[in-house]
Amino acid sequence: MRNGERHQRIAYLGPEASFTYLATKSLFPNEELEAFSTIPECIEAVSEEKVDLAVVPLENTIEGTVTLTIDYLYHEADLYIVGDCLSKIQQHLMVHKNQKDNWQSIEEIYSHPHALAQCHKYLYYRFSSVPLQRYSSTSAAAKLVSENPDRCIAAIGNVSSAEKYDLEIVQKNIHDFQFNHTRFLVLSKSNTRLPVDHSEGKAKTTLMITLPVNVSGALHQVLSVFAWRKLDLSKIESRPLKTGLGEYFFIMDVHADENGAMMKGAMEELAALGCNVKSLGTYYTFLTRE
Ligand SMILES: O=C(O)C(=O)C[C@]1(C(=O)O)C=C[C@@H](O)C=C1
Repeated sequence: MRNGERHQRIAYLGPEASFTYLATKSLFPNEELEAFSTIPECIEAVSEEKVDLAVVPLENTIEGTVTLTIDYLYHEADLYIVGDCLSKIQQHLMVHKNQKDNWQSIEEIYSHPHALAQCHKYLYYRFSSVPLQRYSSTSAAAKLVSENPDRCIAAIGNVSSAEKYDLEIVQKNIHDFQFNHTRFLVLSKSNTRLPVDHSEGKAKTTLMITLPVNVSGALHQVLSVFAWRKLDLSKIESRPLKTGLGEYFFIMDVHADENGAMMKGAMEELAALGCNVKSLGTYYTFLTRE
């Protein structure tokens, strides 16, 4: 994908070999990928137009939402979703090659909090007394292990991280449930659509909705706006507005194009009901290599 003649710059949670890197590389094999250390930094980079797009994790089948991503999109950034994709996630335990015979006595285990949580049962039963260290990404954890050959520490991450940082995988597939997938979003400052050549055919629109205060049945009314129009919702989740207990916003994925007649009608009706609605745009799901 090109923007005029230059390659597009795409921010991702690095360093290289993180799950986000693999998703980004598979979506944008020929573009310029730029590593950032945190999800907010990726979001800021696209907001400040230091990059053209950012790829960030949104939700995982075992551990649920990456709350930092949703909250940042609602509270801090003004961005659009221009695509999403689903990647298979397989977590492995890895150590420095110098430590491969000592791994049963690991002293600390490092990984991204979502990766640690995806392996919660394994870690609880196998390494209950070993401290778990939350790290900025799975690949950053692998890099740390590679830089400490004399410490008996482990990282949890993917095969690419083990290869890139020359580590030994000592336990494969330690995630607690076999079906482990993460959904990633492609974010942009403008509401343009990515070319749809490798996408699933169905358009999806993400909405962030705040309900009018103290109106009983408000959520029911909102849902009925979509229901009678036969607009299919594939996600609804509430997150704290951070203004007081009991105050939330809702994030909804609707399987429809925001420019379609039914969606336009739905948006008007939501406004008439006193809801505050922000559309993050209409986009397609990209098919990636697993
Ligand atoms: O640490 C990584 O490798 C990431 O890309 C982050 C992340 C996440 O935030 O969920 C991405 C996918 C996996 O679910 C685990 C970690």
